[in-house]
Amino acid sequence: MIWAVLPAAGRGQRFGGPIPKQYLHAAGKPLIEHALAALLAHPRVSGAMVALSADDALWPGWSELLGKPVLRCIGGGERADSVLAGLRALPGHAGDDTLVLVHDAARPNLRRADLDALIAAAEGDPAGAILGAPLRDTLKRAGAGRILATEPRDGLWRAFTPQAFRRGALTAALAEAAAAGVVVTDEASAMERIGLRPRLVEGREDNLKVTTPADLALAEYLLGA
Ligand SMILES: Nc1ccn([C@@H]2O[C@H](COP(=O)(O)OP(=O)(O)OP(=O)(O)O)[C@@H](O)[C@H]2O)c(=O)n1
Ligand SMILES: C[C@](O)(CO)[C@H](O)COP(=O)(O)O
Repeated sequence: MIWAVLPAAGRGQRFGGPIPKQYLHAAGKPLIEHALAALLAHPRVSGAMVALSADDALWPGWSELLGKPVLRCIGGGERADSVLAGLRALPGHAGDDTLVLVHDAARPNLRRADLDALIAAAEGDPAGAILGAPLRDTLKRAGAGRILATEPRDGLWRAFTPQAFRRGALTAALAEAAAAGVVVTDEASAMERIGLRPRLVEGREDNLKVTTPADLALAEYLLGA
């Protein structure tokens, strides 16, 4: 069994604007709908859990999308808290061995081929797997608007989502990080903390996270192309 968990309780502070960015439209739909649909369109995905902010006034109220259940819960102060809340709110029949795909509601351009590759990699590996791409630009360390150093980039990847792990293992790892007061910025970090080495699956670099207005313009182009 495979379920999706979408952290969607962010405020979009880096984006600015009057509404949380996950509700901004690109190619005629809110970003969150693109993200949800990309996951629920996969025949192996049974349903989705969306973690929303307590005062979310824009959630369209879907109980299903593409004929599959869309459940919701209240997220938390950090992205990791929202993911943990979503994992805990999944239905009881989605047991500890359920493969969970955690995907940012702000990433509207997930492609089917990438999702297929991620599922294939994660299903066969207890350490799980994430989508990402190797760094292809020279890295500079910045300070006061100037170059402080050039950092080695060999072996460095950008981490995307979805990130795919078994429900029980990921729930325990995120709970342990939270109990230790450690804020992890992605699910793989929580699994790394407990000694696991998730697989890296190279995915398309246009699986962008909409963080700033320039990203929305690019998403509009990509989704409309
Ligand atoms: N407490 C939080 C913070 C973020 N997210 C979600 O995690 C995803 C990626 O986070 P990010 O791009 O940082 O979104 P925001 O936190 O909204 O952006 P910002 O940091 O600019 O406020 C988004 O779908 C966001 O809604 C969440 O569910 N709960
Ligand atoms: C999970 C993530 O999208 C992987 O790159 C990223 O860590 C989210 O970071 P954010 O600062 O919460 O957007």
